[in-house]
Amino acid sequence: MASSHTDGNPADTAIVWFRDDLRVADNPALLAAAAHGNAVGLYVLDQESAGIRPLGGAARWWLHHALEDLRAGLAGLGIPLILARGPAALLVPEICDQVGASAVFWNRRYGAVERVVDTVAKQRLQRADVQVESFQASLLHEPWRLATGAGTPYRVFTPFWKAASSLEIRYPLPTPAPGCGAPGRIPAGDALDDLCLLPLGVDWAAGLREHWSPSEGAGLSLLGAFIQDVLPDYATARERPDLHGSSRLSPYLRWGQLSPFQVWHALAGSRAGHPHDASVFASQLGWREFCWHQLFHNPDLAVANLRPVFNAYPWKWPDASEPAAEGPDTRAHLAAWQQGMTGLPLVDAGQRELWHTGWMHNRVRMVSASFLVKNLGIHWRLGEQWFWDTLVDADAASNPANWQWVAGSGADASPFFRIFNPETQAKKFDPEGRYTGAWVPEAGNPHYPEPLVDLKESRALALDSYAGMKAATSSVAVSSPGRSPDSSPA
Ligand SMILES: Cc1cc2nc3c(=O)[nH]c(=O)nc-3n(C[C@H](O)[C@H](O)[C@H](O)COP(=O)(O)OP(=O)(O)OC[C@H]3O[C@@H](n4cnc5c(N)ncnc54)[C@H](O)[C@@H]3O)c2cc1C
Repeated sequence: MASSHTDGNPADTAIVWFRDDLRVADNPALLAAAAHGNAVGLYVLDQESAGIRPLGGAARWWLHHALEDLRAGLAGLGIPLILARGPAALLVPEICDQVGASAVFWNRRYGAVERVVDTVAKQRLQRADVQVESFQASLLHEPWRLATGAGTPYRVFTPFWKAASSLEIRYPLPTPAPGCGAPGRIPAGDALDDLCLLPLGVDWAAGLREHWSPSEGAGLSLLGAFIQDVLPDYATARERPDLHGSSRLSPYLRWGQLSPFQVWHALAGSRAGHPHDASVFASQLGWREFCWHQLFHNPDLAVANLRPVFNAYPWKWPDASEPAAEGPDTRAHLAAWQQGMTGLPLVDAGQRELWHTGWMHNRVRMVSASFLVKNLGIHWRLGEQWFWDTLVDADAASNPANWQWVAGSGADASPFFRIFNPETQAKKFDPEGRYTGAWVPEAGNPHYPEPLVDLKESRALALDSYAGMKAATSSVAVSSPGRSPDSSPA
């Protein structure tokens, strides 16, 4: 990267290192950089540090547009944005040196690998006498601040949320005043297109473009429209995929184009008019927090059962080592589920909605996930990976935590015997068939596939497997307690 220092006093220059906080409003790291002197924005696409989970395709698409929008938002304040690719713990100190900045500010992350990256970057910067400060910006409560009476992390949502929601929540912070950016030239960095975030070859993103506007302004408008038009009926309408009954704010929260503080306080203003709806909605923000607290305390949430007893559940996993008799079915079943061709209209509608728009309604996520892990008996990690690749809101905490919740292996999980029946769920939550009709218009005609499995038989099989797992682990527990690594393939 060519280096040329700012024309202003480099000693006053501060870098704000953006990560999952791609916004100019309510951004404490950005405010600190602006207060320090000449602010310079930096985003590093780090897919190389050891252990980093590469972003999925839909997430990359969102990120491209979010960075474009962030660059415009910062330009309005006079702040340049440098883009770079590579291991962040190396690049951030290097770029800081090239800019001649005396301070680097960022908002905290909570995944274990990301925390290691941040710690190493911090040590390197501090060794070079650079001031480093981090802030709380993407969670309402720091995970280490909440613990049960016994001092352990919460594993049950209700007491967690009772404790969390009784604490004070700060107000959103202002956007810095324009004119706080570094006045001179800065290292050119990579062009946005060099990050190669958009689809190469086949353009599969048309549906995403049609459905989303991945900008901070669009997130704020959606929040306003939600509070005004959707919140009054949220508690009941949120369950209906055929209605626009939920906020659809998840990708904006995922990418930090909206902060939970902004959402919380926007909600607070309307609590008096709709106290029940507002409190049900607030508790969904609570689930988001709960998932992140789980990830903080269980860094391998995406790969290991939180309840080790489930290591003995005979999940199917289609790989080369699988016996041929089982392999092709599992592979074919997984592909049919991914493509929305299971023969169960509600599941197929959800999977097609996901593929087309990068989002799926929460009720349908639960039904579709339950069908994969309980009726088809396929490991929840395969579903989690598919969602990771296809969701615009794919979130390192909420995705695995919810998959584990559905599978029964997670914190405060749905009881295993709660196996959603996609047909009765469709009757209840899509009573006129509008949602399934929109996504699966051919359901009921001869070209639509028969269900992959019989719902009753596969349910009974899952319950047998569960009983077998319990029996096996209770006898093993006597002789060998505490086995915890997940036995499924990596
Ligand atoms: C198998 C499965 C996988 C999921 N994967 C993700 C994911 O990768 N990213 C993600 O943001 N959500 C995930 N969810 C949770 C939930 O489905 C979405 O947050 C929700 O559908 C987003 O729509 P909304 O913004 O309209 O939600 P609303 O009902 O309007 O809720 C408001 C906000 O609360 C949060 N929220 C709501 N429900 C949950 C929940 N169960 N867990 C965590 N946060 C929640 C979201 O940030 C959401 O935007 C998953 C759920 C399931 C069952």
